[in-house]
Amino acid sequence: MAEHAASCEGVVRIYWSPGGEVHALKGVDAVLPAGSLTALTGPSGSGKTSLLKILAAQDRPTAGLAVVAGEPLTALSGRRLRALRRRHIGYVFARPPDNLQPELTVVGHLREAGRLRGLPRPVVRQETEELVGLLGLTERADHRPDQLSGGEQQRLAFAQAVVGSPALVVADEPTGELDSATTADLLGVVRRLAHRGTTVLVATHDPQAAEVADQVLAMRSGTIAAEQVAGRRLAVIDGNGRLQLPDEVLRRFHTRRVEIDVDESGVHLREPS
Ligand SMILES: Nc1ncnc2c1ncn2[C@@H]1O[C@H](COP(=O)(O)OP(=O)(O)OP(=O)(O)O)[C@@H](O)[C@H]1O
Repeated sequence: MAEHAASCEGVVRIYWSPGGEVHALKGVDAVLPAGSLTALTGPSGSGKTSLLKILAAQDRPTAGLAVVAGEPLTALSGRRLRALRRRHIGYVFARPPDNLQPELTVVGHLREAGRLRGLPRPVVRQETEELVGLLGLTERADHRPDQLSGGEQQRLAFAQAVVGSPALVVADEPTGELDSATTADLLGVVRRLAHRGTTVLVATHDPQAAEVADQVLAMRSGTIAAEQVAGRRLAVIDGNGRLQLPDEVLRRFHTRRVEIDVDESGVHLREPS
């Protein structure tokens, strides 16, 4: 398995609308290690969905490089992009009904997902059995979506997305419609699915998601401002040496100018005297 399931470098996305240009992504660098769960956080409008769509190969960046499963998405033709999406990318929407088909049972969804990915039947059968058990839905294997709770529906949506071990599953606010206990439950399942070998990227406003994630990427105004790994929050320096200071630090620099001192103990930022 590749060390990184997906990455992007200098990704820019500009939308052209009647009101003018919207610079939604302004040079995003990010790496998603294989088999990890990453939470993408940030205020509304900071660019989370724009980045998800690019990594899910549903949209192309205006500039920059995005790579999934070793393939540079930006260089692929429409046909190869669709093939990569079918085999290597899963997408989970915020609303449970958008992810599922009313006439299919739990098992039916997983089998259909395997068929769409082009997996051999015995593999699909084995994966279906394993995933139904992992989801805790053995008793509900023959139930249709309207016979499942919202949390069960989202668990099924993630399971369907990981059938065939695609390189990457992206989810946009998948816990948005769930209460706190159901959210915790779903996140536990998502983490188990990720550690089974599929890399998962979840855009979320939910602090619980950030708590269970292996890494957190915090967006601000179209860039990744900070990254949290193993409980440590690190500011991100972009390819041009730009660093976003946390808000509480930024407030101290009224003139937006800073003196930088370097000595043996480290690098110090001081307000100009
Ligand atoms: N198709 C579009 N045309 C024009 N502007 C767009 C388009 N899609 C998004 N934007 C703008 O791009 C910026 C980033 O939007 P995006 O949806 O990526 O943010 P977000 O962090 O996902 O927000 P939210 O948390 O509200 O979903 C916003 O200013 C948004 O209004």
